[in-house]
Amino acid sequence: MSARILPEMMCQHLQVYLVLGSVNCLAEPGRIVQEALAGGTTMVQFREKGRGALTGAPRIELARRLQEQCRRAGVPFIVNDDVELALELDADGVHIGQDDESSDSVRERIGNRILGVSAHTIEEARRAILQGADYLGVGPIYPTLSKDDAHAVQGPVILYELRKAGIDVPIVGIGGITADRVEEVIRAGADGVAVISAVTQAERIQAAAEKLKKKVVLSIKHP
Ligand SMILES: Nc1nc(C(F)(F)F)ncc1COP(=O)(O)OP(=O)(O)O
Ligand SMILES: [Mg+2]
Repeated sequence: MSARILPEMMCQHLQVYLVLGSVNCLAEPGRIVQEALAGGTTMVQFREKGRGALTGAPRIELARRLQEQCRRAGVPFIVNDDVELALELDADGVHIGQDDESSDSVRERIGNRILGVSAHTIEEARRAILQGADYLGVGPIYPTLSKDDAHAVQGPVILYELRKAGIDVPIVGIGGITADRVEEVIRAGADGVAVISAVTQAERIQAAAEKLKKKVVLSIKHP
């Protein structure tokens, strides 16, 4: 029975967190993950939803393939929303939002696997932590095209407010984050950046991941 992940370890995994599904990809998802991993991506979330998303066996098959690529690279593989799928794959963790299953019942079901929870306010953050979240996904920090039911854009200030309120658990910013915006997001208080389009829509995927990683590491070193 493994123990819960340590916060310092969680923060490292959050540095360049690729969130993707086939819907977000111009190229084959496996190739995108391969190149993103080669570029230093530190965690991958399988988020297969929205118009045209795979379902049934093809969806599970894609998840297995991406999970195997992550396993070979020593990078955690997280499943979005679908706790059943996460358990079936024995994934490294799940990410749930405020409208998904409650975090305390998910924590119950997944044991000590990684539990990520979306939070938009100090209240939601505090509740998620009390219910066993290992990290918080906060955003959308900037306008995003990747989530059609996204909450209002919050700007980096939400990260600053969470830290000022004493929320000191691992936090990753998400929503419209590009390489040029990394420094601002980290300086506001995030431990890393979660991206979809900045990697999946890039001309050169490995280079895009490398640039994000470099900016995150530099911003952490020079707060
Ligand atoms: N999927 C996510 N991943 C993160 C991450 F932590 F990776 F930054 N943060 C936030 C979300 C959004 O989660 P949710 O609010 O349930 O919406 P959806 O299920 O449509 O993604
Ligand atoms: Mg969700």
